[in-house]
Amino acid sequence: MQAAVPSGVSHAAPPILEFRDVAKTFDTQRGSVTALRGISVTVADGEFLTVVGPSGCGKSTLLNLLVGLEKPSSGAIFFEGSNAIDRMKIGYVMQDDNLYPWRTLQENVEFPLELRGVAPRERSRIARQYLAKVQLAGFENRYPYELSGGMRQRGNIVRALSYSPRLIIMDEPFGPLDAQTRLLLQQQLLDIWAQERKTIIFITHDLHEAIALGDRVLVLTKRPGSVKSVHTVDIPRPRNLRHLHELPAFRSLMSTLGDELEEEIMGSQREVEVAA
Ligand SMILES: Nc1ncnc2c1ncn2[C@@H]1O[C@H](COP(=O)(O)OP(=O)(O)OP(=O)(O)O)[C@@H](O)[C@H]1O
Repeated sequence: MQAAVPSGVSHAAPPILEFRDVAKTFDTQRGSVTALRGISVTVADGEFLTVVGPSGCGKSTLLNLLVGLEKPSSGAIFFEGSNAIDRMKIGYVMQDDNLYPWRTLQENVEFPLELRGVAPRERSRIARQYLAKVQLAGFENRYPYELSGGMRQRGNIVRALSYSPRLIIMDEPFGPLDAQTRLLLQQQLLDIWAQERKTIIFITHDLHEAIALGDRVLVLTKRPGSVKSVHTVDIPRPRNLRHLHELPAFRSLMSTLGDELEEEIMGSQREVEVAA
C-alpha cells in the first residue's frame, strides 16, 4: 500500500538535479544534428518526473548526458550541486531488460552490490528483500531465459534500486510489455517509490503512463528538443491506476498533453513536406 503523498508538492523540495541551458549537437559524416537546445529544468529531491516528446526529439540523449554516455555541447548539468556527477549514485533502467543471461535472477540483482563491495550475506539479504517487493520471491535461482518478459523487467528494475541510488532514470522501461503487465508494473513501481522516495526521471511515449506516474510531466518540443511545457499532475496519491481515467483532472491533462504533442508532431511533418 502506498503512503499518502500529496501530489505536486515534491518539486518544492531542494533540487537534486539541474540542467542549465544544456544543448547537444552530434557531428556526423553527413553534417551536424542538434538533438537538444536550451534545456533548463530542475528536478526536486524525491520527485517523480516523467518526460514525453515526439519521436527523435532527444529524450534518450537527455538521459545519456546524465549517465555520462554523452557530453553536453554547451551548458551544464548539476547533480547534488556539483557538475562532477557521481554516476555511482545514478541507476539506469533501459527499455530492454539487460539481465546477464549467465547469472540467476538473485545474482543479477546482487551484481551492483558486488561492484560496490557489499558483503555476500548482506547483498543476498538486500536482493531477496527487493525481489519479494515485486512478487519474485521463489524465483531467485531462475535464469533470465526461464522468466517472462514482465518478470525480467521487474528484476531489471529492482537491480537498479537495490544499491539505493539517489537518482533513477528509466527509458521507456515498460515499452515492450502487454497492457495488463504494464499496469501491474506501474503500480509496483509506484508502491516502491512511495516507500523509498527516490528521485525518478521516467521517459515514456504513453501519455496515460506519464500522468499516472508523475508528479510533473515535462513536454519536449520536436527536435531540437527544448522544454515546451512542464505540468504538475494534480492527482493525489496513492493513485488507483485502473480508475484514473474517471478523474476530471486526469482527462483534462490528457487532453492538454495530447494537443501539445500533436502540435509538435504536425510541425515536424510540415517541415518535412516543405523540405521535400
Ligand atoms: N550518437 C549519435 N550520433 C548522431 N546523431 C544522434 C546520436 N544519438 C542521437 N542522435 C540523433 O539525435 C536526435 C535525438 O535522438 P534521441 O534518440 O535522443 O531521440 P528520442 O527522443 O529518444 O527518440 P525516440 O523517442 O524515437 O526513442 C535524433 O535525430 C538522432 O538521430
